[in-house]
Amino acid sequence: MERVEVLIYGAGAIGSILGWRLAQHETTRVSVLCRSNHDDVKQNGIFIQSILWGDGHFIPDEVLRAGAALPNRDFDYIILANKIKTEEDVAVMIRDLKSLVRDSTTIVSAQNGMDNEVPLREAFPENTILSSICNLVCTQTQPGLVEQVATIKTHAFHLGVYDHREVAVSAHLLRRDRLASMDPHFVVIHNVHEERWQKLIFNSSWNSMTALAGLDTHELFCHPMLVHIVRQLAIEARSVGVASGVKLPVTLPDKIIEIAKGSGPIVTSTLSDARNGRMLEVKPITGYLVNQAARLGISIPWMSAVYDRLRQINRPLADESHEPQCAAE
Ligand SMILES: NC(=O)C1=CN([C@@H]2O[C@H](COP(=O)(O)OP(=O)(O)OC[C@H]3O[C@@H](n4cnc5c(N)ncnc54)[C@H](OP(=O)(O)O)[C@@H]3O)[C@@H](O)[C@H]2O)C=CC1
Ligand SMILES: CC(C)(CO)C(=O)C(=O)O
Repeated sequence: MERVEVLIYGAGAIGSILGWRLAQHETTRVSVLCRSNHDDVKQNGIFIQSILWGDGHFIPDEVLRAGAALPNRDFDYIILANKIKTEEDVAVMIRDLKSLVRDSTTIVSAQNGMDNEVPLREAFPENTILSSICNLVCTQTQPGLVEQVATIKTHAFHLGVYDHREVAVSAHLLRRDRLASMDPHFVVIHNVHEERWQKLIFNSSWNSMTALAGLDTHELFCHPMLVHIVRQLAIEARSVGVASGVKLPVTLPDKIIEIAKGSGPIVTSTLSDARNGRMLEVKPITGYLVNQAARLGISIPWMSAVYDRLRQINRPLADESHEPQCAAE
């Protein structure tokens, strides 16, 4: 059987789970590109505790170090599981990809938010780009240890083709299907844009409020006023989506509240960053919505206030790292 070479770009919570699952497949060989957890992962691999799949130990084929010279290897799939927090994050990622991507490489964005694929498409006009909507709750609790405690949908990873270039439509679909077939909790989707919007509504409301309040979803339910704000944020986010031409049910704001109620307590990835004093992932989530609303002339006061507050939190952290925050536009 033909070997499938995979590189995980950013082996944090999501990257580790994806890498581990793909490595179970007989045809795949999975390497990881790590930043702060490089030494731990290189030495011990990645330990996983998962409510969905059970416990496991993932030993990557190769553990690459961010910032070091990249190997001259052909990867069939490069899966992006890094967070985009600053302009520099995009620039570094594209620079790295330029030396890693071949004509036959499929690039997969497993990141939350909207339009993460835009700079990828600009840099790689002909490559297959897949979008993965990730529906699981996981955290890297210490370097090289990842816990997955819940899911918010039946399938953990939804995989779709980002855009259909005129050439090689069937090649895009084959590459998507090959990846999706590697685990029973992966599934193919056909409406990437709509699903991205639905997830954006969830993340822009729940991730923001949990991070600002410093509370997980269940702790937030003890504060009806804060849940009211979550709902208001979701209503505003949906209004931007609808005005952008996306079909989003009017029941969606209530649904995201119900999903959080029905799940165990969710420490969102943004709350996890806030608790650890790390910069927050703002630009692709609330940043996208505020800018899109401005382009459409829609008022979203709650979201704009939350966006400002999240950026204020990021400001000193960006100064520390000497990295410019993502600009508003
Ligand atoms: N966690 C979750 O439950 C979910 C997360 N998501 C989304 O998935 C994406 C990843 O989130 P998550 O896994 O939680 O985040 P993590 O912070 O756990 O993982 C991101 C990893 O990427 C690494 N990284 C960042 N930049 C680089 C780089 N240039 N080169 C190599 N590695 C890099 C980080 O290193 P360092 O430690 O040095 O920063 C970190 O290890 C986000 O977009 C998030 O919104 C989606 C659904 C659920
Ligand atoms: C769905 C959710 C809330 C799961 O953790 C998420 O996407 C995140 O934390 O970023």
